[in-house]
Amino acid sequence: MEIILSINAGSSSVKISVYKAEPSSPTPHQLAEATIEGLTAPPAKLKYSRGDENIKGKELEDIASQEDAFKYILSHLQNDADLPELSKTDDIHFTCHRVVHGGDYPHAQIIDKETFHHIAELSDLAPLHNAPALSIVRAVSEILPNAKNVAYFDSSFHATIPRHISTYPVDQEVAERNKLRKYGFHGISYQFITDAVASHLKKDPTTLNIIALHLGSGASACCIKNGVSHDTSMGLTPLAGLPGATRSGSIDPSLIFHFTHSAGSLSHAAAGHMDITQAEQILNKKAGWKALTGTTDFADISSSGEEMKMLAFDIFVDRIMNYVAPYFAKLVGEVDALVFAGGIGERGARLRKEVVRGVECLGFGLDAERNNQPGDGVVADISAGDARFKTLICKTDEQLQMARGVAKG
Ligand SMILES: Nc1ncnc2c1ncn2[C@@H]1O[C@H](COP(=O)(O)OP(=O)(O)O)[C@@H](O)[C@H]1O
Ligand SMILES: CC(=O)OP(=O)(O)O
Ligand SMILES: [Mg+2]
Repeated sequence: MEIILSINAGSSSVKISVYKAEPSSPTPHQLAEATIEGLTAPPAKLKYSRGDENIKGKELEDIASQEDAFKYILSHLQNDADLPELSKTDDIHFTCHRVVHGGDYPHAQIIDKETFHHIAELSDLAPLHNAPALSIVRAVSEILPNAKNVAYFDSSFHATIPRHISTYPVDQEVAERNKLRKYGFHGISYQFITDAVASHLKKDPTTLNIIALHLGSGASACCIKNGVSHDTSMGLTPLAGLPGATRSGSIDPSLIFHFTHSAGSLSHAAAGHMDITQAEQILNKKAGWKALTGTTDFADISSSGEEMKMLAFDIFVDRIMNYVAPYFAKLVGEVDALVFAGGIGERGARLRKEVVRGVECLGFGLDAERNNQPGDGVVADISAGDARFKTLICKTDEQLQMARGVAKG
């Protein structure tokens, strides 16, 4: 029996699931799950579940970073008397880490000195993610020296994007030297969604065509053709495409030079070897829902009558629609489903309603009741009975996707 700790450091949260894996079974068995969310909307809150035991929304003080959140959760898990599997640090055999930017890595990697260094070099291409994930890897090596660290990359799933889609029309000598291309992210989630939706629809994943929307603190869309990524809205960095909690999403690139004259100078927040410019600092950390409304809580934004919150909601619906119809066309209308996932995709009934209303002319439609109460399954069908194409919700699980990878060996 092996114990796997699967760690998902998002831009606003850290989610950790603990699994037991038996050599006889490829499916890891979940023992407990802990999430600290709201890192961008303090106070951070703890959610914990183990069997019937549940903690929901316990407010925490002094948890400001992903590293703080990791240390808090690990100590919570190790102090849980009903989780004897974790009482000794040597009991944890594998830790999986979600690393957002993996450059050209097409598969997961054991984290040794070289991989660590390579991931660190990519930090300025994922300024909200890679450094926090590495701070957790470092903490694991100190606290759990016997655990094997494995990195799963959000970018790997998109290695199949054709060249004419991933290439930016700029000088190719410079682009090749600096590895400037569309990478795409949320790939661990998109792999989970692909497998879960194929299984729900009883289809071979290699024949599955879906338009998937991972809408969380960071949000993206993915055109999945024959089970692999064909296009996605994020790019060289997770800034491109849809707006997010603190990110602008795609804007006219010239905007930033009119926004501040010191766009190219280093940001005061640049730390260590991360060279973040003011432009990157503003567009990644001081934009999005936070800049428009003062909050990153999309549940609040969705239900508020305040003008700026209503505007933020309408902007999100509009920008999501900018991807659904083009991806529908790229799939030549042969679409198995439109799939909502991520914190907002899974819980935001009103957002789903407005997005689907916006693409009704393509043949999508919702069943209002099922949209409001989709039930407990991993995949829920919320389509109207007479809709030509299906609309689904998928409770994506990046931690499980990584743990399955470890269990498969
Ligand atoms: N009931 C809800 N309706 C709409 N959005 C919600 C709801 N509950 C949570 N959210 C939003 O989900 C987002 C977090 O999604 P998640 O995928 O967990 O984020 P992360 O990017 O940190 O992994 C936050 O913006 C949060 O406000
Ligand atoms: C890639 C990305 O934006 O991830 P998250 O939504 O978890 O911040
Ligand atoms: Mg996430």
